[in-house]
Amino acid sequence: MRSPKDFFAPLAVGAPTPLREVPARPSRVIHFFDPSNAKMAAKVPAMVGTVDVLLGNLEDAVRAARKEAARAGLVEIARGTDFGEATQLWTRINSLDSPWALDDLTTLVTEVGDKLDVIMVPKVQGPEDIHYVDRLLAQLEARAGLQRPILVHAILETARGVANVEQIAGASPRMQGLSLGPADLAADRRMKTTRVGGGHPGYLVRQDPVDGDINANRQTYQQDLWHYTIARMVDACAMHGIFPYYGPFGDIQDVVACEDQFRNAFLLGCVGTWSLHPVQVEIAKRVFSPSAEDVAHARRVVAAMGDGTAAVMLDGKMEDDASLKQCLVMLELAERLAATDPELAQLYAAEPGPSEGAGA
Ligand SMILES: CC(=O)SCCNC(=O)CCNC(=O)[C@H](O)C(C)(C)COP(=O)(O)OP(=O)(O)OC[C@H]1O[C@@H](n2cnc3c(N)ncnc32)[C@H](O)[C@@H]1OP(=O)(O)O
Ligand SMILES: CC(=O)C(=O)O
Ligand SMILES: [Mg+2]
Repeated sequence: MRSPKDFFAPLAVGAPTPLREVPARPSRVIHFFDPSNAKMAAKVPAMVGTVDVLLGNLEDAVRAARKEAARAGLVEIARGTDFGEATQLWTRINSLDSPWALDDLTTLVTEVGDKLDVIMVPKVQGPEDIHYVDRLLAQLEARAGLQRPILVHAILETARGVANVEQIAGASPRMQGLSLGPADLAADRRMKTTRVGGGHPGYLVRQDPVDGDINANRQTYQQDLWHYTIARMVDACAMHGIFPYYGPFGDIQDVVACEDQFRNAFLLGCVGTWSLHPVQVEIAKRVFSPSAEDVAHARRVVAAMGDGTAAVMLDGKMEDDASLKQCLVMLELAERLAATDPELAQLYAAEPGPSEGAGA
């Protein structure tokens, strides 16, 4: 086991020094594209500035015969695109046990490592997977002469990964965040679903019988299949100062349920999600940005709380140190997003109206 004193030491001579704090850059929407798909790749330059993260996907959803083409396509896009300040470039490499992962890492870091912010590693089982990537990245960064470390994001998509989530989150100073991988996770757990994320009409609770009649019309309430895993992931991330994300919502046409799933994740503490199709981009950005009402309410609580101690009444509700802290989380996020999103800056700059804040 590494001594805690060595945790922030570079893992290869000449590699950049690991960061002490993960940069809190906006990442409400991680937009997936297949760099081997000419039509999708052609759309990437125009998406710069419209999404927080553009992610060149090399893993699942890219045909085995197109893996090399996807890797080469990503190198070309990275070299030829100016991503500016508002959009990051990430990639999802192939899984560590695949024939492609080593070449994915070697090629991308040595050829376009200066353009890559985060490498997403799928099917992470435990901290040992992160340790492997950590050392290899340090060696490759040193070879490429990189000045800043590339961060690592793990997908939680195996039962063992979920069982080890706290150790994964804390395995390296490179750890940027975790995403839920509901499709592979469902298969690995042998869940009896056939979907990519979202709910299931069979997973429900039913109202008790009225007057003992079990056949009477009884209300049912669909439950969230992913609540347990997302909550564990959020706690592990908060504990280690990294960021939690929802993941894919595969029913592209059902934008309503997609928004619900994203909002559940936002309310539970996630900072963003994935978009698989352009139609999901606006939903993700909207859901993972605090509303004007939430911001106005948070400002009223801050103003009412004075030095931040004691209890006050606002609109019939008790506010104290703990509700103030929640409001500060909301305001910090709003400020951070407004710094790179002019529309949000304008929205949040507006004075709160007379009714705002009452029900936020
Ligand atoms: C479980 C997991 O691992 S999830 C992560 C892996 N999966 C992915 O990354 C999937 C990424 N998305 C996709 O492959 C596609 O969006 C699909 C297959 C879901 C749907 O594709 P299509 O049937 O072509 O969608 P549709 O016809 O609505 O596309 C409309 C336009 O948007 C483009 N488009 C679709 N998805 C994307 C995308 N992710 N990025 C950029 N453009 C896209 C299409 O090329 C098409 O362009 P055109 O108007 O010039 O013809
Ligand atoms: C996200 C992902 O890879 C999955 O759901 O399997
Ligand atoms: Mg997967």
